[in-house]
Amino acid sequence: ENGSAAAIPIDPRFDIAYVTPVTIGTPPQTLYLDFDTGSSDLWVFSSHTPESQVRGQRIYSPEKSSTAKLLAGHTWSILYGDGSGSLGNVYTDNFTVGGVTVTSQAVQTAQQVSYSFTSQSEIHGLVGLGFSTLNTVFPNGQLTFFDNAKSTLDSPVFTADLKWKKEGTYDFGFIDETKYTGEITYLPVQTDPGYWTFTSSGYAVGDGAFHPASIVGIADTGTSLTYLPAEVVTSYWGQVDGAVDSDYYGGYVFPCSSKLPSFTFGVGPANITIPASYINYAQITEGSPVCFGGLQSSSWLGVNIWGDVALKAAFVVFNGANPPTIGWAKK
Ligand SMILES: CN(C)c1ccc(C(=O)NN)cc1
Repeated sequence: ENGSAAAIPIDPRFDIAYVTPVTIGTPPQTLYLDFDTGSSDLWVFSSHTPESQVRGQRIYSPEKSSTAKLLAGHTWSILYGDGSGSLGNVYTDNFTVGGVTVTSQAVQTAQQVSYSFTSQSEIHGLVGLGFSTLNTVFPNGQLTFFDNAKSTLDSPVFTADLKWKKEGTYDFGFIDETKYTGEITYLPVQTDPGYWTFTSSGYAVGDGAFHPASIVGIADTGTSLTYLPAEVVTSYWGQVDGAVDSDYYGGYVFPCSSKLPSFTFGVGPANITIPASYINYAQITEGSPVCFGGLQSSSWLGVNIWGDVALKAAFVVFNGANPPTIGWAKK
């Protein structure tokens, strides 16, 4: 059975993250989760999360679900690239998103969450859509929702149609031709260690010349911004009056009144252009004349990340066939 679900920005001012409604258990408990191609744990705020760490999030209570089963002796603990993290134990239960149901999905209940999760009341947990090899459950790693659902889908794919300051969609099992223009360009995916890793064929700043390059990076719906090699972001921000790489603010900032160029990245023989408006990410604080860039250096990360700032400029196909591939189309 195929499915489709909304990807809703959690903040109307800037696209920090997107959440998608899911139901867990019997009777169904509805939570809004962050679908994250950059990780592979499905975890939720729960009745096991200390009250001091819950601030408005909806929680999953396995003790109120007649279909919940404790996965005895199993625990999990995850650390994300931004230093946030969570840990806890594991149940299996019915899990439905957009009409696609997996019975006996591993649902990881949080017994600890870091402050950046506590502080974001609109995110009630994550649904990892990376490869199951990255799942942190010990002693036996668990399958992602997509890996569990794959065999029931018409096609082993899901697509991301994220939008700038608007609601987009995740589709499961089919490719909606009305959501993109032109052709989809498919690229090989390196599945080791478990991210959707692909190689971009280069970049251009604004209307400037295209620079052929091999930029290896991950497609990560769970990361807000896009992090690329220093030489790429230096050439981009070099075109913006007053832009500086600020230690104080932790990245490239610029005068909000500056005119930004677009940014184009190569996908095989094709390319995707990120409009300047997407790169004018947010004011440092409400009303500030200083703005934070949506394109930042990956130098300190050790990996290039094509996050939401890039993904929302395209229609992206995550093809879970063997071998997996990733498809990019304009829209
Ligand atoms: C604190 N929150 C909501 C996070 C959500 C997702 C991630 C992440 O690295 N996903 N790939 C980090 C942090």
